[in-house]
Formats: sequence, C-alpha cells, structure tokens
Amino acid sequence: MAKLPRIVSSLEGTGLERRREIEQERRWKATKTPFYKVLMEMKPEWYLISLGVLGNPLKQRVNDTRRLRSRMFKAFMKQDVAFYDKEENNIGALTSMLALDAKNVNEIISKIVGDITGVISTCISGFVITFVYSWILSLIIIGCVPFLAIGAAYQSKIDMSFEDETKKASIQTGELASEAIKTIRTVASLTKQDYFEKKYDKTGLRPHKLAQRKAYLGSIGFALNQGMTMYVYAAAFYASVRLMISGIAKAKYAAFSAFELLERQPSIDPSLESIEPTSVQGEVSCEKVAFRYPARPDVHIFNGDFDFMGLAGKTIALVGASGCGKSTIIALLERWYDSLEGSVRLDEQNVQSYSLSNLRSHMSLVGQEPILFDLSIAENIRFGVPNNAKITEDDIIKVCTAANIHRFISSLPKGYDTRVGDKGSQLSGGQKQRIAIARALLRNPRVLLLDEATSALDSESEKFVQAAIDNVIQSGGRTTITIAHRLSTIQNADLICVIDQGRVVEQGTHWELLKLDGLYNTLVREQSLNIN
Ligand SMILES: Nc1ncnc2c1ncn2[C@@H]1O[C@H](COP(=O)(O)OP(=O)(O)OP(=O)(O)O)[C@@H](O)[C@H]1O
Repeated sequence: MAKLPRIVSSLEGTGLERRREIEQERRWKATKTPFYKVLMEMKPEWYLISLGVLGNPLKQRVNDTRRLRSRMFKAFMKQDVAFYDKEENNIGALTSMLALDAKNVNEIISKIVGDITGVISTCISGFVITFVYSWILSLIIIGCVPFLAIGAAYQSKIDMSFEDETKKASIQTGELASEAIKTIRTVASLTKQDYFEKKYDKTGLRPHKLAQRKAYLGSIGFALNQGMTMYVYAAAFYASVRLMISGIAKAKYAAFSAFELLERQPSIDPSLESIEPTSVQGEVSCEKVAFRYPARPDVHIFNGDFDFMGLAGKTIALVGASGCGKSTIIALLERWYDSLEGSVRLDEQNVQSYSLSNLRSHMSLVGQEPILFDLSIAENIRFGVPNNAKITEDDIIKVCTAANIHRFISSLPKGYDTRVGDKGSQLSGGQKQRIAIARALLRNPRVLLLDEATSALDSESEKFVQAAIDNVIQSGGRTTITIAHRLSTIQNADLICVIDQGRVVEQGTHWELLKLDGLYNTLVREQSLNIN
C-alpha cells in the first residue's frame, strides 16, 4: 500500500502522469485484499464496530460518528412521504435520532466493545494466574461471581428500563418546543404563549420525574452493585489472608522441623572417629547392662543385671520367652541403641569405642525377613560388601555353596544374573533367606548374628535354610549368636543362654541345661508337647 503515494507523487503534474496515476489507482484497487472489500461493503454499523475492535487510531481517522450521521441523514432523504406521516417520525424524534443515536453507536464501538474485550481478557488472565497460585482462592472467587452478576444485572436493568422512557419524554419535549418556535408568529398573534409554556412545563415534568426515579432506584442499583463488588473483594482478601497465614504457618513449621532435623545431633553418631581395628577375635560380652527403649522409657528390658559372655569362635544361642529381650541384645551389639548402664563389648573393647562403620563391618546379621533389592542375584550378594572390595565370581559361588543355594541359582536360565524382582518377589521365602545368608557370609564377619532366620518359613523351606545355617556354623571360624524359637535347631550350640526377667538365668550346653531341670527344661518340654 505504501507504494501508491510514492508513485503518485512522482508522476504528479502532467496529463500523462495523471492518466498513469488513475490507471495505477485502478489496478491497485482491483488487487485490494478481499478483507478490505468486505469491510467496505459492510453495513456502516458493522464497519464501525470492527474498527472499534481494531483499535483507537484507526477509529479516529475515519471519524465514525460523522460518517454514521451523514449516512443516517442520507437515509432520511431517501424515505417516502408516508414515513414522515407517522407520528413517531416527527421532526423532534428524527433530529434527536440524528443527534443521539449516532453518538450512542459510537459509544458502543469505542466503550462497550473495548470494555467487553478488557473484561474477557482480564477474566481469563486473572483466573489463569489465581489457579496457578492458589486453586482454593480461585474457587472461592468463582463462587462469588454470581453475586457480582446479580449486582451488575440489577443496576443495568434499572438503567435500561429508564433509558427508553426518558428518551420518549425528551423527544416529546423537543417536539413541543420545535412546534411552538416554528409557529411563533401564529402563537404570538393568538397570544397563546402561556398555553405552550404550560404544556412545555407539563411535558418537561415527566423527564424530570423519570430522572428523579432513576436517581433513587439507580442509586440502589449502584449501591447493590458496588456493595457486592466490595463484599466479594472482602471475601477474596479474607480468604487469601487466611490462606497466606496457613501457608506461612506451614512454612514456619516446615522450616522449624527442617532446622531441628539439621541441628539434631544423633546420640549414636556415625561420623565420629574412633578405633578402627582391621580384624577382631569376635568375643562378645555384656556386663551389668541396663536398657530401656527410648520410645517406651517405663519398660525396663534389662535392669542392670544382664551379664553374658560369648567366647570367640563359639556358637551361642539365646533362648527365652517371647519379649524377654533376645533381639535387644543384637540391637545393643550392632549399636542401634546404647545401653543406659553397664557395657556391651567386642573383644574387651566397649562397642562405643569403635567407629560405627568399623564395628558393624565385623558383624553380619540375618534377620527374620530377608530383604533383597531389585537387582540380579549376584548384585544382591555383592551388596553386603563395599563397592571397592575385590570380589571374584568364585567368592560368590563359595558363599552360595555354603548357604545351600548355589545349585538352585545354577539351574536358573540366567544363573547369577537373574533379576530377583521388587523385594525379591520372584523367589520363594527360603530362597531369599539363603541368598541373604550368602550375602552375610560374603562380608566374612567375625560375628554372625542370626535372629530367627527360619521362623518366617514353611517347614520345607526351613529345612533348606537350617541346613545352610548348620553348614555355616560347622565351617567355624567365627562367633555365631543365634536366636531361635525352635529349640531343636540350637541343640548343638556351644553355649545356650536362657534369658528371663532381664537376666541370663541359666547357661550351658543343651545336655547340661536339661540336667539342670530348670527353665530351659520347661521350654523344651513345652515345645515337645506342642510338637506331639
Ligand atoms: N523399638 C522398640 N521400641 C520399644 N519397645 C520395643 C522395641 N523393640 C522391642 N521392644 C519391646 O522390648 C521387649 C523385648 O523385645 P525383643 O524383640 O528383644 O524380644 P525377643 O525376646 O526377641 O522377642 P521375640 O522372641 O518375640 O522376638 C518387647 O516387649 C518388645 O515389645
């Protein structure tokens, strides 16, 4: 489009140039976009509305009100005489239509269209932002929208209802004034001025009354609309302040607990440096131990009378009624908890004088529930040793043979590379337990802790696992502390300690304890009866 003025100015001045100019203009018009044509051929109102949507600069250039008035006037001129005979098309009505309607249409274009666009875009962006920041607040505000709508609808209904009536009344007044002024000579000669004056006063009264009523009712509508807006603001502010307070409170508590955790010094600190012997004999003992679990400080597990000695390389079985504290001894040896009084020792050294990782590296625990990870069998077995430890395939096969599981693993299509699934779900309980035993053995511990390793298994699996445990115990070379409910499984232990009321009440071999005819004998008899 910018080409045209340039071409026109360069050819200006000569007839030839003028013809070229006309020709250029004709061609340019012919190639105008369909959009432009559509726009030009539209009814004036739509044209102006679209200009309003397109924006202010364009709208001002075309001077919409003037054009609309001019088109309306042309339309008046086109009408037949019968049109002017109609009562509603009197001169006052038509002139005020020219004056007011064109102005109103312009207002619609510039104000209402702009307002609607503004409201819609504000609504959309507002809801997107509030939903992103707080969906609860958004829902509360959406819940308030009907109240806003009621307020706005009431005000607009009042405004609209008066609009028509006021307009009609104003037209009547204008009509009367125009009639009187046009016929002033006749009116004056008949001295009928007071007739028109009274009539004008009377006619003028109605718009005045309407304006008064509109003012009263309109103020109610305005108050309702504004009131609703304010109440909705208040509700939204209240809700957002409450949400902020609860958010701040949550953040405060979260920060407190995070700092509390960061500042908490564990009573058993894994980072403390202490002695780190590379090897130990494996003698374990307890002396005058007193202990209560921190979570249950009223219940004394050991009362300062608990003494126990497990010589290096021996198998020591701990027996006693359920809840007497057998597993607690393992917990104290592993230093999951510290005794409140007395001492728990490994090789004459209090367990507290070892660094935590060194102490635990001398021990291996096989518990009731074997825990395997979603890795291959070989990886699960290696999991027990540090990453940098040199472990050969032969080492793994050796511990698996000792744990009575090598034959089973070799029978699998992928052998040691078979994945065990989530928590070892692709293996039976007995298979998992034997892999756990192999993992414990690979650590080559001086102290092996077996806490009811067979109690969660069915009798068939138990046989296999028990055979593995017997095998491991017979191979010797380590201290084994075993806890078993089934007394038949610990008969061959070097020492059996019977625990009751927080003390070792009997100790000796199976036969020595049977001869003693004490608590151990009672437990054995009870189990024999159960079996029978
Ligand atoms: N973490 C703990 N917090 C509080 N109390 C505990 C905790 N662990 C165990 N207890 C309680 O300490 C007592 C001794 O538990 P422990 O597990 O040592 O007994 P147990 O002789 O091994 O029993 P079982 O033969 O049934 O396994 C029980 O009364 C038990 O409820």
